[in-house]
Amino acid sequence: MPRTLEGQITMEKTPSYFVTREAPHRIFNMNRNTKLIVVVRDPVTRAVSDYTQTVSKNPGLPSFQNLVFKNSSKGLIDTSWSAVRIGIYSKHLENWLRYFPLSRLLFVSGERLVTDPASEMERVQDFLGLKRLVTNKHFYFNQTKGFPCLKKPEGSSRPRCLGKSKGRAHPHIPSDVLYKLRDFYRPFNLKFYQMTGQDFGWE
Ligand SMILES: Nc1ncnc2c1ncn2[C@@H]1O[C@H](COP(=O)(O)OS(=O)(=O)O)[C@@H](OP(=O)(O)O)[C@H]1O
Repeated sequence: MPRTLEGQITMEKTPSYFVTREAPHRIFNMNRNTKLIVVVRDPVTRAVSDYTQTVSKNPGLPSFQNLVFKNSSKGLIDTSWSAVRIGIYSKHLENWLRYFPLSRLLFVSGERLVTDPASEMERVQDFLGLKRLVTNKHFYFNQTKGFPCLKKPEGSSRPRCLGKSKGRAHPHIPSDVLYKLRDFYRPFNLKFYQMTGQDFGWE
């Protein structure tokens, strides 16, 4: 981690921190005043997105419905599959709250980051104690990409969208499989809403 000078903030992003058991303890030991930002989206969509990413690198992978069940006739979800496990946010959060107070964590809605990126960025800037410099002016909806992209209103640089691996089409998953997965996550989601004091509307 580089040294942070007066007036600077050092930021680091690793998606797996939130779900890594040792991470809270290690980060706490490094700097207990660290501010933590977690982007969360509907765990069902997240699991499908995760699978889409894996299958793009490994086209021979079994189907989503083959991987998601431990016992498909009983509808038992396989919680040892990382695409499922990562979305049990309340369990991961418990681990962080052993070291950090809730006030040190900001939960960004992955859904709102797409539908209203400027408001989520407003929350991020407030949380970090920064001036609200990134606003609505910095985003536009790109029809081709189907997602918001960045523009610099004050500069001449070209607008920038995220790369091809972000915002890919998801495969079709049978609706009964999605219902079972949704049922599985419901209690964990409700617990997560209680713990964070935020309703992410994933029902
Ligand atoms: N502006 C914009 N452009 C493109 N994509 C966007 C954007 N905002 C959020 N998203 C969503 O980000 C999802 C990919 O993020 P990841 O969490 O997989 O990224 S990372 O690999 O963990 O860094 C990606 O998931 P998929 O749709 O499954 O590809 C997007 O839904």
